[in-house]
Amino acid sequence: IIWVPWRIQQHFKTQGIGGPGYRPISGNVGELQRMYAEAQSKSMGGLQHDILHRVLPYYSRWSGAYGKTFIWWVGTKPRLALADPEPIKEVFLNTGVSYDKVGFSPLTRPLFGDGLGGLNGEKWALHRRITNQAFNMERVKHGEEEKLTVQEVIDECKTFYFAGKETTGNLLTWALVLLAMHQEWQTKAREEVVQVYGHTMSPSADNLRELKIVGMIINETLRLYPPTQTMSRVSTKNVMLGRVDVPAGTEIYSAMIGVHHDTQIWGEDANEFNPLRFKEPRNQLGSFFPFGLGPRICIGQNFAMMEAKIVLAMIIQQYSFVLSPTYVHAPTQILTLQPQYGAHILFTRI
Ligand code: HEM
Repeated sequence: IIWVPWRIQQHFKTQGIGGPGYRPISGNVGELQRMYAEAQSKSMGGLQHDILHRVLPYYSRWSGAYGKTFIWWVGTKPRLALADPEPIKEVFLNTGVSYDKVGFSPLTRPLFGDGLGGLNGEKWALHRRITNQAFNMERVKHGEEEKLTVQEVIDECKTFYFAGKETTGNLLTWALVLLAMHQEWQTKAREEVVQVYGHTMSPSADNLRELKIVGMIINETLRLYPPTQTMSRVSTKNVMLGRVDVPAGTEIYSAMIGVHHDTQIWGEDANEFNPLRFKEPRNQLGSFFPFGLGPRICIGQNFAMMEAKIVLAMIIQQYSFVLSPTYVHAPTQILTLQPQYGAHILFTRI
């Protein structure tokens, strides 16, 4: 409770990595909870997209005070925050045995079951091989000698339901809010949808590639309002991460939303909604990763993008919409990124 955390803290300090300082037993959890409560008590006060200080107030404050790489404490467990693309790639692209996924908490386990997202090692590899096939129609016909038990199938269903529904639902919610705020992009997107499907044909999986503007809008929504804001791993042994010596058992934490809003990566207008950023393909590994990266990248990524494009195209084709005067801009993290007081949007049938 005292000696080990102090020693670990010193270990990082000698390498130039500071942080808010360990407090016995609870670590920094008390400060963190106070900052959340304070952030949630006020709305954004406008329609701006500079939301980091409200969504992850502790991360915003501590990264401002100690730099992008810092350490803080959840109880007696150290957490190392990373926000530079290089170390992020090193951790999340790692295919060896140096980093494990952090398992579900007692609060989230009932939602996800013992599904893919919380497994590690051989059990994860087996589940990933089998469930992958559900997302690849060609392979559904083959991959018979490997099977999951009924309980394992139930757990994966829970995972797919929760990991798939909350995330995609919130992505669509924010895309609609953003298009209601930025009417010029709503008009551009509608022109494109009508050009591809006409006024009456229902958008389907066919021709989705032609929805370039809709795709850019979805990417820009995922950048500014990523449904998942953070990802973590735990080091299973002492590892060198770049020049940092990381002891076994350190939780490595990447505030994806911080990286997505970083002006050093995205430019001075990082907090502006500008889908044109995604017009040309760019190398964004480690700087844009709403679906994660590496071997544990989201298994439902293609499915989610297809679903989001079709649903958004259907809505844009049939309705024009504006923000209701009752809408209060207050993004908040309740597992996924949600509008704290709902997304009040007024729709008019075209
Ligand atoms: C916009 C929609 C979605 C977003 C933003 C999203 C985001 C993510 C992210 C960031 C991860 C990586 C977590 C990590 O490495 O720690 C992940 C993993 C995962 N996602 Fe998604 N997801 C979405 C939709 C879906 C859908 C539709 C499904 C299934 C139907 C799904 C199932 C999963 C599963 C099972 C994992 C764990 C994969 C593994 O550990 O091997 N997700 N997702």
